[in-house]
Amino acid sequence: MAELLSDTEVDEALRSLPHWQRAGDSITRTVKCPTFPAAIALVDRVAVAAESRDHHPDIDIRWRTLTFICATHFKGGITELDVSLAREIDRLAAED
Ligand SMILES: C[C@H](O)[C@H](O)[C@H]1CNC2=NC(N)=NC(=O)C2=N1
Repeated sequence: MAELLSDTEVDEALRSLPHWQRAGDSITRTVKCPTFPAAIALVDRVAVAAESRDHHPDIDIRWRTLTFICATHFKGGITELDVSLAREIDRLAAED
C-alpha cells in the first residue's frame, strides 16, 4: 500500500525528476507541446498509462501548455505512486 513520503524522500525523488517541482501536497510539471492536437495526443497517452496503473494526474490544458499535478488523493499527499507516474509522464512527453 502506498505510504506518504517524507519531505526528505520527496526532495530526493525530485532530484531525479528535474522537470517537476513540489506544490504543497502534490508534485507538478508543465509540458509545452508544438500544437494543440499534440497536447491532446499526449494527454491521451498519459490517460492510458494512468488508467493502467489506476493512478491519475490532474491535468490542466491551456492551448499547447499542459500542467500535470500528481498527488495520492486517498492519502492526502505524495506517495511513490506519484513519483512513478511522474517518471512515466516524462517518458511519454519525451516521445514528442
Ligand atoms: C477506486 C480507485 O482505485 C481510486 O479512486 C483511485 C483512482 N485514481 C487515483 N488517482 C490518484 N491520483 N489518487 C487516488 O487516490 C486515486 N484513487
